[in-house]
Amino acid sequence: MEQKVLVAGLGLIGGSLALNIKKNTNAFVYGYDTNPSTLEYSRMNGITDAVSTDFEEVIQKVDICILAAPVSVTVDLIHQISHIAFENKIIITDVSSVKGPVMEAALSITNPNISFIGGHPMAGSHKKGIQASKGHLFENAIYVLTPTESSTSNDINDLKTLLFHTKSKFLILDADEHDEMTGVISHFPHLIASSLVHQAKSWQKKHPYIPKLAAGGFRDITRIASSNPSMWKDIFFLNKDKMSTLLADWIKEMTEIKELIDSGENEKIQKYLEEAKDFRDGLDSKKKGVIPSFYDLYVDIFDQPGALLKVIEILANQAISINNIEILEIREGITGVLRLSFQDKNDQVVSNAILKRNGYETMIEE
Ligand SMILES: NC(=O)C1=CN([C@@H]2O[C@H](COP(=O)(O)OP(=O)(O)OC[C@H]3O[C@@H](n4cnc5c(N)ncnc54)[C@H](O)[C@@H]3O)[C@@H](O)[C@H]2O)C=CC1
Ligand SMILES: O=C(O)C(=O)Cc1ccc(O)cc1
Repeated sequence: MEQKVLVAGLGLIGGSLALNIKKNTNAFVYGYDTNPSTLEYSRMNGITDAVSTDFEEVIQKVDICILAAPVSVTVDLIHQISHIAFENKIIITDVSSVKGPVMEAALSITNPNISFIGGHPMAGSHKKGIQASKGHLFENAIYVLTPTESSTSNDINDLKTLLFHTKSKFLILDADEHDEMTGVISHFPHLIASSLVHQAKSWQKKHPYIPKLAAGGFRDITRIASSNPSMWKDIFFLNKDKMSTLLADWIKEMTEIKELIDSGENEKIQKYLEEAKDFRDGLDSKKKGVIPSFYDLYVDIFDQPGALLKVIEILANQAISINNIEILEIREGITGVLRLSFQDKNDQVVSNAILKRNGYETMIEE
């Protein structure tokens, strides 16, 4: 019998998962959302097979439910679920960026027919809403799973099978380690990015030319400040303890750095920068960690019509497929830098040679 799946909350993440599941499996995908225009969009664009405005009714029809609403709403939905008398077995998972409050809410579930497995696909974008959803959003991303006592290894396998075509890499973590780690590498950096933007905004009063000066570095480090403010507010407060600890650490470290700068401690600052560079460079090492990395090639291009297309064409003619292209910096009439990512070392090396032969300045990051 065909599996039935419900995605509750059809925004960027829910829409992307629904698209992926509908395209790659034979599951029947229901969508639920409180926003009627989102449901209409889903219906019109075939993102789901059917939509519903009645959560309690539709959840009782399915085998697997993915909660993909804002984190605080997901916590409320879990409390609502804990009062439903499911007669058939159901696997429930979520996609929330914070796991502590979600897993705590899941403790209120006592019905033995419910198997709860926390989830967090660690990829996204600064955009929100169903219009921004993409079936391939989670390719190569880490997908954290947080099983509970209610989830058997068969349940975990069933969930992994459903999500197999996202091409993400599953990683089992408990809620506390997840929230501490994502606090460090996602939530806290978001706060810092926003604070840097505030600082620039405030200095703009004195130097109105500041926005024009904001070059690659500032844009790189503040990119995430353009994300959905209500989602991030939710994340900060639901991961409040970890955020508070990280803030205290940061303030202490910045106070020490201020002292080093004020007293002209050149060597110590050099060491601080070198240690940061070493760790940052190591993040992209091909051998390290569970996060899969691509083989990157940097190519200088001129800001001329068709410059990007020309590079792609040269590689396409040699049947080399590019996994990702990013324009790192381009200003009117000036050279820009493209980052091309390949899936394997051979494509990286061959592309480097071909582009060099065609007169391009290139650089491989080792
Ligand atoms: N945006 C990102 O980059 C990532 C977000 N997440 C997590 O995914 C979840 C959803 O985030 P996005 O998709 O980015 O947000 P979004 O704003 O694009 O989508 C949220 C959806 O939930 C719906 N919604 C709101 N209240 C609801 C309710 N009571 N019942 C049903 N639906 C409701 C909204 O109408 C909207 O369609 C959040 O928990 C977030 O922490 C996880 C990974 C990445
Ligand atoms: O755009 C980025 O760099 C992100 O960090 C996306 C993202 C946002 C929230 C998450 O919980 C996971 C990933």
